[in-house]
Amino acid sequence: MEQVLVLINPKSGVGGPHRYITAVQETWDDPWHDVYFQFSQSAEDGIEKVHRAVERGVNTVLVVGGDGMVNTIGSELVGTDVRFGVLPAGSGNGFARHFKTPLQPGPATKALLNGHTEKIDVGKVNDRLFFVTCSMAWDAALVETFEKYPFRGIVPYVLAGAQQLLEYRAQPFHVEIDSEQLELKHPLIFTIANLTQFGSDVIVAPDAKADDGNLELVAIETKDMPLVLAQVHRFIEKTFHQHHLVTNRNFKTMTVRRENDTPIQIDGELYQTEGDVHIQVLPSALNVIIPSL
Ligand SMILES: Nc1ncnc2c1ncn2[C@@H]1O[C@H](COP(=O)(O)OP(=O)(O)OP(=O)(O)O)[C@@H](O)[C@H]1O
Repeated sequence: MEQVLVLINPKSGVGGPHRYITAVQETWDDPWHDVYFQFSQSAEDGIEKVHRAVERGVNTVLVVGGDGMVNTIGSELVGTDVRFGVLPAGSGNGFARHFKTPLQPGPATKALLNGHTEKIDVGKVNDRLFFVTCSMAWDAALVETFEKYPFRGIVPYVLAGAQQLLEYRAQPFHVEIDSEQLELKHPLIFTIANLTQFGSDVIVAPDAKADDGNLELVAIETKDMPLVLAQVHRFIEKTFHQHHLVTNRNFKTMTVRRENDTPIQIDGELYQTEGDVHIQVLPSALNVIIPSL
């Protein structure tokens, strides 16, 4: 009998958690699965609950939440054989969208039930893990503005980006990427992608693969703000990485040296870091249920 914990972030999801509970009951509650539900009241509470579940021998953890939840709970499961599935209930859902998980609770639970398990890579930035993206320039600064908007989605994301573009002061990055040195005098975008998108189908690295043992750098260095604004549509069209000013690299390890320790975006949340930033890939580190329609 497969032991399945469904861990729900009560802050996520339009219309509350009941739609997800009903959907799981209608699909996963069968003779092969022993399903139980818990609420994750905070990141700490969720981590504690998953830790205890792993100690009790849980086989599968399904989270109901967005990329913040993926990050906190996924981090606890890295290095275990526990299967990790995501029922998208966030606003951006970059992780779930990468794997083409349906966004409605019913189809999403069915797609996970029919899915198969694969080990995927995970990124590490200093002592934190990331699963989707991590950013360090204007693409990080805009998150602070975005978080002040009372509503979520692509519109406030673009508005926050435009507002931050006027205020953002770039600083030089000295980058060691595998055995190569890069000097970026005026980086505006500096994103490391494990998966393809930031969320909301804003695609930064369309060629990023979850299981290739690499991370992908997508960076643009320019002082020409209007040029960047005029290219924003390319994130939706999946062609941003092809622009001639964009630097793309697949890599395994990277060190970034900066003068100012500005906050870093990790799976949609901002974190303060100090000193040099070390990034590396942890290949095949998380056992994920890949949905099947
Ligand atoms: N394990 C957790 N349990 C409860 N709350 C969490 C957990 N992890 C993160 N949070 C917090 O819950 C809030 C909502 O996060 P969540 O990732 O579920 O949705 P979201 O931010 O809308 O998603 P997305 O990042 O996909 O847009 C955030 O403030 C986040 O810090």
